[in-house]
Amino acid sequence: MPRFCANLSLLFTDLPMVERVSAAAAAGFEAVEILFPYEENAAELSRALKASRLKLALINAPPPNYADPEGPRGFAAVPAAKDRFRSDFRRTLRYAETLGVERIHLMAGVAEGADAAAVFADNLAWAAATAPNRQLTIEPINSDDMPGYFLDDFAVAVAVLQDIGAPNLSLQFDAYHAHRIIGDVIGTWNAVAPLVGHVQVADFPGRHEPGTGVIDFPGFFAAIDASGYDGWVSAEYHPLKSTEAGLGWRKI
Ligand SMILES: O=C(O)C(=O)[C@@H](O)CO
Ligand SMILES: [Mg+2]
Repeated sequence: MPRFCANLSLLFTDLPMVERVSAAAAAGFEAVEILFPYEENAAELSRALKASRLKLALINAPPPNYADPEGPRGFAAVPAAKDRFRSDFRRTLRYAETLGVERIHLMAGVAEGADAAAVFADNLAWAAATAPNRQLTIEPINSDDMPGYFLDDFAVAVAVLQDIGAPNLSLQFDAYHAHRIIGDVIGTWNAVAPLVGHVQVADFPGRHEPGTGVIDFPGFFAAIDASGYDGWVSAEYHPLKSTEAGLGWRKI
């Protein structure tokens, strides 16, 4: 079975963020991800992670959160926001240092066209060269959930990763988005697995726990194991009831 990680932005949300860390450890997770830790006290969070012996597998580069549905969805592909992307990335690196983050997800933002594609490639190459010791990811996100998001296509993600060819830049494979963008999660996984650095899971419809919808998770987990991928598979879903009541999927 893959190694599972808890997304603390979506799980254990009845607790303050720092307490979600020990709740994840008590539930048997060895790693967590936090989409946007920027409103937390980094030193306090770091102490909680150490006390629970949990790894922080992933954070997103700013913007701080998506609570505002009209708010930005990152800037990596936004031509008018090149300076913003780069200053945000430097800020992320400071958080990553304090928190011991394994991977940083670079959000593309809402953009389209040839200019956006060129700026995206340029910003990714710059980020990979600026932080050669940090692992970075990009994630195709379906445009029903995030209208106008630039990176809503696996082929575009694969092409830019292959063009840049940086060893510290990889694909973030979210099974929920793969289902919504392409439909065939296992086939898509088999096509891109060597490029993947981080995995996230949620079922469709509802974006709840694996096993609550139509995605073949036993088959997907078997495909992950067969591919030799040994990174984290993160629970990035909205629990149907309580977080604890819905964790049985880890044994399916
Ligand atoms: O939306 C997703 O899926 C993610 O993984 C996030 O990083 C975007 O907020
Ligand atoms: Mg995701």
